[in-house]
Amino acid sequence: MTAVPPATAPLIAARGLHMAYRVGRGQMLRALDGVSLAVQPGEVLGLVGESGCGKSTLGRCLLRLARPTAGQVLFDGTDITALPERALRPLRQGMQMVFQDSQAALNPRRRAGDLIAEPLRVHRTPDGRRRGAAEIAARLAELMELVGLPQAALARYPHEFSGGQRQRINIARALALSPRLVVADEPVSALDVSIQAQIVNLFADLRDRLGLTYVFIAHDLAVVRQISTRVAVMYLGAIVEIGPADTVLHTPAHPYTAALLAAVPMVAFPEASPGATTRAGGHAPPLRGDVPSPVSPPPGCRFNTRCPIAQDRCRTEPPALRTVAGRSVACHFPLGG
Ligand SMILES: Nc1ncnc2c1ncn2[C@@H]1O[C@H](COP(=O)(O)OP(=O)(O)OP(=O)(O)O)[C@@H](O)[C@H]1O
Repeated sequence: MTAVPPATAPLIAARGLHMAYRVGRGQMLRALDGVSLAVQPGEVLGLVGESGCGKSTLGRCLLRLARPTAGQVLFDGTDITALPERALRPLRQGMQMVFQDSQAALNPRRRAGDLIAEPLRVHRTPDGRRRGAAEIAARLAELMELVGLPQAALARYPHEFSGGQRQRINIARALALSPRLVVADEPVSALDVSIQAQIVNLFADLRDRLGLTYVFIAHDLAVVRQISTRVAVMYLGAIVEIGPADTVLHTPAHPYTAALLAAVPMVAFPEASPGATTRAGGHAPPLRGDVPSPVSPPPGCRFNTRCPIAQDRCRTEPPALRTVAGRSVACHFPLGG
């Protein structure tokens, strides 16, 4: 999926987001260190990076499930950063999250129908009414059709479903109140590979049918390639590269993006390179070493300790995000630049 909708006002935007956790002995862990981005209606922003780089924290801050230490989050133009819960409540219906662990997200003692109906019972309609039983039943039927499950599934308990079916139940529940924005946090990582593609296709289909906007978090670049219109690459709490999915994934400018891609054979992206097994990272060497601690990130460019082309300047001067060949990249020496 590559079509990028025309520029309009962003549905969700982050401005200079910081999230610091106190981790004992006066030390602060900087999970987000100045993240800015904007997602237009209808876009699918894929968020990638190694474990611990801040993807989930960013997703939670965007939906105000966590309150950032500094910076702003705007949902459809409204600053929701410090909005009291009461004022946030009606807006919450417009933004939902789908989590990785479909089992943990569902109460095992309740039937699928009850689980999906819960938000419909808890929240009033936009015009302030409580929904009646018939209205809820009609909506449940609609939701089952949308996520591709038979109506009979409404009477079953979570353990009676496969992992993929359970994720469909989670998606139905997230869609119950007709959100405009869905943050999906590793929604297919726990599923068998054969099922992953079906669920990613379902996300794509729902985006087309309902005009949804996604922030799609995944460490698997093949999954991100399949669904994203744009891609943001995170490293140690910051975005190091962001731009159109094709541009970032086929001609990466940041050595970190190239290294991530070098680990993924292009055969995983058949439409990009039919029959080939070359790698989009070109000849980038694989990543060495671990991600440094976000409690004491390296000075200069935060990737310099693992970067194969780092120079003296990279060890002292943090690179700002700047536009290079159709994307933004935070690197003093971008590839192909
Ligand atoms: N409540 C918390 N208290 C302290 N540190 C936290 C907390 N939540 C997250 N962190 C730390 O913040 C950093 C970013 O975590 P986050 O879960 O956002 O990363 P991630 O990229 O989503 O990783 P993963 O794919 O493993 O979930 C990590 O170093 C993590 O240990």
